[in-house]
Amino acid sequence: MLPHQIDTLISARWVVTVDHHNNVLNDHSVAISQGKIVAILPTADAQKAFEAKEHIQLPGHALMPGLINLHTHSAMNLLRGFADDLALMTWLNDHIWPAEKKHVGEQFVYDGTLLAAAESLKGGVTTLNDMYFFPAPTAQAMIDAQIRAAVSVNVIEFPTQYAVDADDYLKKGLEAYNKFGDHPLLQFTMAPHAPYTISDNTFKRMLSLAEELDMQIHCHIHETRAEIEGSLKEHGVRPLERLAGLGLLNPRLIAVHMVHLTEDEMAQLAANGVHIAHNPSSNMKLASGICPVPALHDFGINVGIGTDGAASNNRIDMFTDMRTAALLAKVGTENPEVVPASKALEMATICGAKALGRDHEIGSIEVGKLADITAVDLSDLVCQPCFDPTSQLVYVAGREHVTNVWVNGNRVVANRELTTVDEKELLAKAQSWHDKLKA
Ligand SMILES: CSC[C@H]1O[C@@H](n2cnc3c(O)ncnc32)[C@H](O)[C@@H]1O
Ligand SMILES: [Zn+2]
Repeated sequence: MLPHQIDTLISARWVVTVDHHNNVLNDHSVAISQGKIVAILPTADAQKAFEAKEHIQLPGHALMPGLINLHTHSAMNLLRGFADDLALMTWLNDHIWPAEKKHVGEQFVYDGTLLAAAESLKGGVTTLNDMYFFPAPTAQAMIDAQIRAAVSVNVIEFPTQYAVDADDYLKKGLEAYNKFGDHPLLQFTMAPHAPYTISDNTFKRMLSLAEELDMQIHCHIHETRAEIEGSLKEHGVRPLERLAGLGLLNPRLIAVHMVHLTEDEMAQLAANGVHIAHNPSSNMKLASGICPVPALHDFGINVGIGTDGAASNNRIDMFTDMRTAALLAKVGTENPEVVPASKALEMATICGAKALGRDHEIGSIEVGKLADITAVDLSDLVCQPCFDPTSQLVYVAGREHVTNVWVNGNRVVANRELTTVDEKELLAKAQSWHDKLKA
């Protein structure tokens, strides 16, 4: 039989599939055609079966599904290190919101998002779930970098340089959705900022728009104790109870942070199929508290991992947050058995895909899925000896070990170099924003 023509064949020492059985395959190859994974088979057979336009041989590497960053504010890469070592509301009220008011416009968002996309791709991330102002330049930057992204139709109910009120935010968000919604790398979410910045009426409107347009809802919830105390004072109930009353608790909701939760609230989240985006580094840096991930898992709740923005983390590094999620869960419960390496890797990949409603397409290396793949060099000295590649990916390797990345079958990182973004130009832009912000 003649060999099958395909676009790309990637041969690696291990393929860490993150499929339903968490299969780890030795000396296997992944065949890619028209952006999709068409076969996964032993390398010895692959070379006979396929004739590839490009055959990438990666001895000593593990292939893993591209990482999915389930919560970030990409353009805030330009505010990295702008205000450190503060509690959330002081950080937002006294530093971040005034700076955003002054500086955030279309060019800021395009440049900052491109910077975040470049950092993410080099770090093995293939999907970003973004929440920020100016979704049109956000979408354009994601497309230019060729990263997969969920872009936000966002609302925060105070005037900014982007919009004056909820009507204006929604009008502008929906314009961006109408312009970019069909792009194969993009999906859109409804993103009400948080219960303390969104009125009941706006929550209801955003829920009904999410249902009409079949979007997920992306919202910060229960991030700090102060948020809960504020809601009790203003509304007489905790934020989650208020959102439940408005009909928000359903499988569309990606609830970001969820640090402070009662057992009853966890049962309610589970019963309603709510997804959670856990942001361990941001929660630690802002001293918000510890999200009870092992308890959420016991309730059967789907938990993905996010970095949050570069102003509160300050690394958009999913390798660090995947490892931190595992370690924080262990120390928080004084139980080393919770969140083992395989679970942490699932959280950073397939669980994020599920939260975005995309687990049939992305989040694992399986035949029929889109080819979003990250190659990690485990032959490095610091990764020796390797008894278990999954353990090595979570506890040992870092983003510096990422050598090649594919999104939709396109090789966006080749031998550690970005193929879609000019790094020199990007560095110059970052420097020029730094100078403006400092002045
Ligand atoms: C509507 S655009 C997003 C808005 O959120 C702000 N933000 C960034 N990080 C956090 C966080 O951890 N909690 C709450 N809000 C956050 C960002 O600065 C934008 O104003
Ligand atoms: Zn956030």
